[in-house]
Amino acid sequence: MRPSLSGTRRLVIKIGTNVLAGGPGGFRPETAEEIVRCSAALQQRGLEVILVSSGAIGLGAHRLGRSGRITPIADRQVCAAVGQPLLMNEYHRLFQQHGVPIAQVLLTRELLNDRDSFLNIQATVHNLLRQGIIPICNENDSVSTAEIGPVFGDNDNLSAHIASKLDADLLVLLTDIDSLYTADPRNTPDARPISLVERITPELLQAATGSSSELGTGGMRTKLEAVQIAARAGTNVIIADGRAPGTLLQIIDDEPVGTLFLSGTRMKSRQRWIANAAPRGTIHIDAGAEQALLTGKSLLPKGILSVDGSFRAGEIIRLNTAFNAVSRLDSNQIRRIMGRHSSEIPGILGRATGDVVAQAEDIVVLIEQDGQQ
Ligand SMILES: Nc1ncnc2c1ncn2[C@@H]1O[C@H](COP(=O)(O)OP(=O)(O)O)[C@@H](O)[C@H]1O
Ligand SMILES: N[C@@H](CCC(=O)OP(=O)(O)O)C(=O)O
Repeated sequence: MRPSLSGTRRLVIKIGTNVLAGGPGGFRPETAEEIVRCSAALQQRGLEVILVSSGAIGLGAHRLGRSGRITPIADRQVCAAVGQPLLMNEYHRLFQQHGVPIAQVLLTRELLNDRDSFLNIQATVHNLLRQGIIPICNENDSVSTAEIGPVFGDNDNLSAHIASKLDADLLVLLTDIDSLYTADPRNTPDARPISLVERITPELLQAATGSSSELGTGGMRTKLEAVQIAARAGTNVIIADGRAPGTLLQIIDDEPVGTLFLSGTRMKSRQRWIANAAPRGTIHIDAGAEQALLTGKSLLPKGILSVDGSFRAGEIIRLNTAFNAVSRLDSNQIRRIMGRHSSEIPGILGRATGDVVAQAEDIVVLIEQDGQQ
């Protein structure tokens, strides 16, 4: 029995490349029109709607007369830069028919990771929503390369970070298949659809393979990664068919479409940010320290075995593989005091610094004790 989603107040809708691409002009206007109609209807019902739309690379490729899979990063960036205004133009035209204003929000992983720029993005999105404007997000593909800075590379991940950090109740991943199956039905004809997932198991992860299409990125694999990110922060996720008419309204009306993934306990906004930020370094801690953190204690230097990477005070670090935390000290300071008893710290770093490396409220558990993420 699936729980009701009728209480959803804020939802993030991710529209995959395969939903929009193809068709004459490299775009399916009738599919986009239907998604826009449903999004406008949901907004009319009082929900706050944020879109994350792929499709820029596909549209740009079509405009430039390119065909087949486009893999070199430089080519993808050219196609994205050409296609992004075309994509927004389509949305502008379609939403205008419903009298709904839209806004373009281009993001990178780095922007969402940095606390200050994240708070600015959050304020802008909240202001847009308050004024009845639907934000349409995409990765800023033409600036974000692995060489320049951390990238998402797929909008499944980006949408999960947006949903979790912007406190959405629900993330809908619209794709070209009606649900998650026990195996990719394109290669396994007897694969069965899955209606409800309460926990991502290793078997499910194995069932989810990459994309089989020319333009799609990541397939079900990145969608399950997205589920893990969103669910960890308390956001439910649905994978559903973006090409079937009325899907978005059916979801909110509790019709059993797609696969519903239930989330864990809801985290506070700051904890969501800590949980989902990319860590700048790793601190290896001993078993006693790990146990202490699991019972809600702060991290003290005594339990630290080693430090990898170079980071500043206030940046996000990983503790073993199980926790993300905000470090109170920089990596060099921690290397000087690791393994020492708290009473020795004032003599090394000075009295004002204190002996806490990470405060209990700034430590977030990523992996539950049975090893499931
Ligand atoms: N277990 C699975 N269940 C359903 N689809 C799967 C599974 N494993 C892989 N896939 C593939 O994932 C594809 C959807 O992902 P993708 O092509 O990246 O779409 P999008 O562009 O919407 O993100 C499906 O068309 C399907 O071929
Ligand atoms: N940012 C790219 C989308 C890449 C992507 O995530 O595609 P997909 O996972 O297939 O929706 C674009 O606009 O084409």
